Amino acid sequence: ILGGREPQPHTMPYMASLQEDGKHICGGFLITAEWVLSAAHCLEDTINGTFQVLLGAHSLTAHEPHKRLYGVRRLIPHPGSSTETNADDLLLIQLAEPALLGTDVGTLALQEEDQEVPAGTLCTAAGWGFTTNTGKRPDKLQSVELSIMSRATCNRRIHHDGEVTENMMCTEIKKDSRKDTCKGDSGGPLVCHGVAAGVVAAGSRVCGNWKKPGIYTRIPPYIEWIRAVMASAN
Ligand SMILES: NCc1cccc(NC(=O)c2cccc3[nH]c(C(N)=O)cc23)c1
Repeated sequence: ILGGREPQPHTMPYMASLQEDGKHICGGFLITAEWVLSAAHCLEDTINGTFQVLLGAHSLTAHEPHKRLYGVRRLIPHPGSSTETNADDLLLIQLAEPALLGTDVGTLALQEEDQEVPAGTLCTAAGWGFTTNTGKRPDKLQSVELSIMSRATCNRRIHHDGEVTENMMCTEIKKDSRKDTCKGDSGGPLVCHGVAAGVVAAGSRVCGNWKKPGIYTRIPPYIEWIRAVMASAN
């Protein structure tokens, strides 16, 4: 998260840290007691190590009463996801056991109605991703308020030049603020009006560059897929 701040600890009890061999690789968020939603691109640079999901955390390293690492039973990337594009960049993670829900661990509701979040709407993203373009990693969760950019503007040649489909949405980067998501924030939620409207995509790889607005996978178009996967697996 670039240009953000440290939120009050445990005020985002749905936030998850997807870890491989004990190292934070991506964000994610709890949607039911045993399912976490994240981004398929998060599996790209992995070495088939041991995956775990950290819940109830504010600091990645400090002891916190309700912080707990969960094993992963299944990793289910969306069948349409690929390394080549941002399409269908979603990953469902089934925990080895249902998470213990409490004050520091809770679920986040998904946006169900398939309607665009209006341009200019202020939404919130959070994560343990880079806080600088040079790759500074925070220990404590960061959050940032981002303004929605219309798809038409986001698809202009100077920005993402027609790459943003109706299954994606964008947040603007005001020239001086540099507020943006970055590497390690992928998979985290874009929360608008208290529900998850989008999932952070790696998008253009660069961070904090006003020419490359952040790209997010919209959730409404995928509600059926999410429900089907959760209903089938056991
Ligand atoms: N806001 C858009 C956004 C949102 C989430 C993730 C990213 N980017 C990356 O996942 C990424 C991937 C590989 C090398 C990288 N180097 C850097 C960098 N800034 O040095 C980022 C990356 C960008």
